[in-house]
Amino acid sequence: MSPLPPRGTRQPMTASPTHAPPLLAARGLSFARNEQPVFGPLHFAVDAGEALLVRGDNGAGKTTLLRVLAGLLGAETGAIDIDGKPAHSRERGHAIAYLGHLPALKADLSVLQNLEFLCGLHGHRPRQTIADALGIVGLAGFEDAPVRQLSAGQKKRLSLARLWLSPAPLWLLDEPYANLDLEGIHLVNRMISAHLQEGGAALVTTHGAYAAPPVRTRELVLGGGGA
Ligand SMILES: Nc1ncnc2c1ncn2[C@@H]1O[C@H](COP(=O)(O)OP(=O)(O)OP(=O)(O)O)[C@@H](O)[C@H]1O
Repeated sequence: MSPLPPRGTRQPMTASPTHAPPLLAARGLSFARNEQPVFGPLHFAVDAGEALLVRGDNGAGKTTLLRVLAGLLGAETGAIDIDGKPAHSRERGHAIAYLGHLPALKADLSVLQNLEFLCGLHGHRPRQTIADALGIVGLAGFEDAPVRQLSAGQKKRLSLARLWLSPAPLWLLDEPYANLDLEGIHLVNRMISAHLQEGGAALVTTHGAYAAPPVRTRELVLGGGGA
């Protein structure tokens, strides 16, 4: 696997590092389904250069929280700020790259076609090429393989290549270590570390059984919903 090269320089999200607002802030955020609370109200913030580990048992609401932050579900109450400004789902879409449980890939397209399609849709980080990203995640040589022929771990690696190419500063990573071998777990941690060093931030859900990124982290623990 290739070493992680520096990516395109990120524009600072804030004017002053000493008084910078958090990259992401949630104020009184809650979600309910059929009037049954799933989580919240939650108050938390994530600074540029920081990771927030979202821990909780099965069913505690970790995925739901990330989907609300990504704008895929509507919050029951509360507000979300990006870089100190209220951000509705449209604005959040530009700032957020979401890595979900299921790979957001087109099974009948090749590895290369998937990345070209996603870069066309969301843009990509300056000076990063698809070839670089495939090398980093260990998929060089798989360019023409249809995604349906990839293993679960290879699909996860392809999703990581897409994440690496994304220009979004805020990564929402739902169980990013799932389906990966030990080397893949280290890859995720190195990607998160590099992203944070460049001024990005990451929310990472985990049951706690996996390795956590070796970076400045805070924790948000969600109450149990029961397995
Ligand atoms: N589409 C859905 N329709 C109805 N209920 C749902 C739906 N998705 C999740 N839930 C419920 O919402 C609650 C929170 O689920 P969520 O997937 O956010 O938990 P989680 O903490 O990510 O769990 P896990 O660790 O098992 O992935 C659970 O009680 C779950 O049953």
